[in-house]
Amino acid sequence: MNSSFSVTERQAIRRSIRQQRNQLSRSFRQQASRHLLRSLRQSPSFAFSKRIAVYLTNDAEIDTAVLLKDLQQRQRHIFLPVLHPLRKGHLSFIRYQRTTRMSRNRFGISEPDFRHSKSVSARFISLICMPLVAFDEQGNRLGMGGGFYDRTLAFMHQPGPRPALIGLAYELQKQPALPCEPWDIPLAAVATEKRLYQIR
Ligand SMILES: Nc1nc2c(c(=O)[nH]1)N(C=O)[C@@H](CNc1ccc(C(=O)N[C@@H](CCC(=O)O)C(=O)O)cc1)CN2
Ligand SMILES: Nc1ncnc2c1ncn2[C@@H]1O[C@H](COP(=O)(O)OP(=O)(O)OP(=O)(O)O)[C@@H](O)[C@H]1O
Repeated sequence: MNSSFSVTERQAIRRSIRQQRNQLSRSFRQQASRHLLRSLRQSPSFAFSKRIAVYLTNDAEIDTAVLLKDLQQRQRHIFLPVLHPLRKGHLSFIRYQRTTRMSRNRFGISEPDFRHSKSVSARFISLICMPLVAFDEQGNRLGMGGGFYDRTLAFMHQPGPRPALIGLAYELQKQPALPCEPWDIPLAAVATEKRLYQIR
């Protein structure tokens, strides 16, 4: 495998999709946020999970606001990713409630304050809704390029309890096929404003 070509290829896809995503209108985004929830409801893991990790929208990612409100109403336990202050390149997850103290991480994304809340390993979450830049119908995922989710979820290669992974995205983020790396953790499903792609 020619890995330097692969890195260039990944970056070109990231740039192109992030640009397209940034051009979506406000009304399209708002409607997509509602339709995303409709697609997620098709997933059995969404229906049955009590502990669910979601992200707060950044860089024109599909908006999770409607989803978050729905989860709050249904009394699910919501967790958000937090950049781990000691384990470089890893995420931890912190319960998100009305009273949770928030601060901005180095990317400007609002996250629960690590010093004031108890963090939880990804192993103990039943469903992780993952941000992404590109996906394909085989469940391959391309993120922002930090490798945060891949490092954090590396334990998924081993036996034991595992969270279900569902990617959240706009339909325009779908690619015919993505280059796949050994460390990539495949998604079980992807929910878009148009439909649910159930992969495994
Ligand atoms: N909403 C959301 N939260 C998330 C993620 C995500 O992808 N989306 N992450 C998923 O891993 C983690 C943060 N990872 C990120 C990685 C890169 C950039 C970013 O904006 N990079 C800039 C350049 C780097 C810089 O500013 O230092 C860029 O590419 O333009 C943002 C978040 C945790 N929280
Ligand atoms: N399990 C891992 N162990 C060590 N390094 C890893 C692991 N997973 C990914 N990386 C490193 O992280 C870097 C970025 O990976 P990649 O391009 O797949 O990120 P991404 O999936 O786009 O980002 P993210 O998961 O943050 O959304 C790679 O150069 C890779 O070396």
